[in-house]
Amino acid sequence: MASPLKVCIVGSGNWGSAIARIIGDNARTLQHIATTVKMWVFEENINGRKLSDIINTEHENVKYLPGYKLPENVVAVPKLSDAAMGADLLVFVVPHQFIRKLCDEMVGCVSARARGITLIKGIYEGPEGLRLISDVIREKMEIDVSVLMGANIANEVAAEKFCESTIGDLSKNLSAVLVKRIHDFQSSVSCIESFTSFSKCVFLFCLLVKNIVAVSAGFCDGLQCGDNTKAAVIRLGLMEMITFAQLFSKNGVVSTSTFLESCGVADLIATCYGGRNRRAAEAFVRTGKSIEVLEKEIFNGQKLQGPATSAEVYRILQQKCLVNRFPLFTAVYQICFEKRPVQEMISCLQSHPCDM
Ligand SMILES: NC(=O)c1ccc[n+]([C@@H]2O[C@H](COP(=O)([O-])OP(=O)(O)OC[C@H]3O[C@@H](n4cnc5c(N)ncnc54)[C@H](O)[C@@H]3O)[C@@H](O)[C@H]2O)c1
Ligand SMILES: O=P(O)(O)OC[C@H](O)CO
Repeated sequence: MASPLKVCIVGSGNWGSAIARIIGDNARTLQHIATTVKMWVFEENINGRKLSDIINTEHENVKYLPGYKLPENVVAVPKLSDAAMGADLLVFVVPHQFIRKLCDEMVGCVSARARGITLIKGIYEGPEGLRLISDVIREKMEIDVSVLMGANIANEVAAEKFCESTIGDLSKNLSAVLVKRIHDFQSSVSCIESFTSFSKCVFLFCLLVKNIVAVSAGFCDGLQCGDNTKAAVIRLGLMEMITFAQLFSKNGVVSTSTFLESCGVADLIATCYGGRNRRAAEAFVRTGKSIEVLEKEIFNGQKLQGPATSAEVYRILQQKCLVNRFPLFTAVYQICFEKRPVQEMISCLQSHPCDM
């Protein structure tokens, strides 16, 4: 029999800790997964104690997922190379701005037969233009990388409420590491649907900018516009996401069926109603404080991806003279970073071209 798969979770934030609960439970019950799951923790001092020590003694990530226990077989490891060494499956789940540096630190510790799966939302803007995070990891670490995306608000997953995800390009054996099995739940189910070989690039390019739309939805909530306006934001935002995918994905072909997966429209809706980006943008309107200040005040170390993604996308749209084709993305950037009045969000919706 092949030796059990060793899993390392690279990240231990809100989503990293929620997925660690699922992976840890699976590792205890599935024979093909090694029981001990290593979770890399960006070390922090919490009231005089190391976060990794707290996790390993109290089995709870008190900073990023308070109130939910982690399985005891999930072991917090503060040194990245120690966590990654010998892993067969690396689960990448850190805010996108840190991934390149972390990959650099891991090179040489990970065997060529290891596989990766990324749960990271966001896009990398490099000298050569916009890149998928999965491509960045693949190239830097020279391993195969799959993707898990979906309407997955971490606290709801941790609370074991029903949700779906989409996994691209991962074998059934490896997907099982991340799938919460239905019979584990009494009254609610978390179910992850797995399929392979869909047009990965297209869905990723569209999906990774959905957090910009969530910021726009939050602006509307802050302005108390109501659900009709928010529905317009979601519709127009989706149109821009599709156009973006058409322009920036490698083959430029968009399969509408991909947008109907959990990783498409479902994630967009979940984020526009329940996500952190939405909440921060609403507070931005109500308080007049900057996004940077609100991130610190409200989220206690958790990182927002939407405003940063809007800046990355705006720069590339400017370079390619495409700003006029993305009024909603552009308005979000300008309101967040150029002190444009938030009411411009509404005029942007009113004058948005129907035909993209
Ligand atoms: N939270 C969710 O509901 C959710 C759901 C689906 C996907 N995601 C995506 O998952 C990814 C990770 O998000 P999260 O919610 O787990 O993280 P988070 O925003 O909760 O936490 C921030 C993490 O970054 C770490 N960190 C801080 N400074 C660092 C540094 N200099 N270098 C490396 N790490 C540092 C912190 O220790 C912490 O673990 C993001 O791309 C996010 O969009 C999040
Ligand atoms: O809380 P947000 O805004 O980072 O969004 C969370 C997830 O992406 C929802 O699937």
